[in-house]
Amino acid sequence: MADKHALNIVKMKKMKADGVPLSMLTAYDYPSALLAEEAGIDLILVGDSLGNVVLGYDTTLPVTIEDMVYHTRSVTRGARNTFIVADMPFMTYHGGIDETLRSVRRLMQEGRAHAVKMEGGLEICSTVSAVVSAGVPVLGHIGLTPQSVNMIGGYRIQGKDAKDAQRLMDEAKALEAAGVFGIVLELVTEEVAEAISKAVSIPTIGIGAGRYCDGQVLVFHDLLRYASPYRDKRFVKTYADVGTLIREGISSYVQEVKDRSFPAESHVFNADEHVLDSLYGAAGKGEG
Ligand SMILES: Nc1nc(=O)c2c([nH]1)NC[C@@H]1CN(c3ccc(C(=O)N[C@@H](CCC(=O)O)C(=O)O)cc3)CN21
Ligand SMILES: CC(C)C(=O)C(=O)O
Ligand SMILES: [Mg+2]
Repeated sequence: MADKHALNIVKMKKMKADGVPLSMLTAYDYPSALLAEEAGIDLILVGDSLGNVVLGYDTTLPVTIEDMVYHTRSVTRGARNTFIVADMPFMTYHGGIDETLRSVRRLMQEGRAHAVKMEGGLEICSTVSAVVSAGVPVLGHIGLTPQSVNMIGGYRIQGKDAKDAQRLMDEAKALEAAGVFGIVLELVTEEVAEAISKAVSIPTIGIGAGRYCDGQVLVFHDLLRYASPYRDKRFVKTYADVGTLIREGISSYVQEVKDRSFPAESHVFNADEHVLDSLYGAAGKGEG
């Protein structure tokens, strides 16, 4: 990121103004980050969705700051020239500004992220301002906010009726005023996401939020069908079927071990010619 060609929040705003879409993908470890960077992704999100796709939880609520620091550090080692955003996990930015800043410090200094993301609207605006004042870029996240799934009552589309649409618009404008550098719109109707994208000067990054956001974000395991519980959701597109490749590869390995076709002669290492004499005695190979 010291690289002068790397993306930063000033360039992101310029890209929006120029109509250049931002591509964002989640990554959770060294190999996924390395491959995402090699593929040319603009931004990496170390999402707390790692709770679902890496740790096997049903929701993102059990994910801890320790989990996020550990995974963020492995991602930043894998993608050294990509702008990396780390999710603030559940309940780490609601206990007052001291506790919030401690969590932010860990993601930035131990995880080496370049920015953090927080779910929420008006209720987090003062927190956003305090973190931005500390010199840390904040990405907002409204619409479906999975950390509030127990308040929302499920993973439901947001912004269907006029009242909900206005609430989302108010939240987006308040977050922009609070200083976020961009806003993730998750599972928001296309019409509302388009109106919000036009109303703010910072980039919107959509997931299940239609075609008119300033950027798009997807979960690594979803778009690659990599054992993802969400792979068949409407907002996901399969770009490669890594899950099938891995399963078939492992299954062939199991079969070849069982029928002794692996390892083959080409995979083995042979000793010097006379080593058998000492192992089996002067009588030679095969006896005893
Ligand atoms: N692997 C993964 N991908 C994600 O996109 C993701 C996570 N995990 N974990 C955190 C949240 C949870 N997300 C979800 C979870 C469920 C739906 C879902 O069931 N959507 C319905 C639409 C519901 C409606 O019509 O209101 C769908 O069919 O797409 C969507 C997003 C998105 N996030
Ligand atoms: C789905 C994206 C926006 C996210 O917050 C995550 O991956 O945790
Ligand atoms: Mg998240």
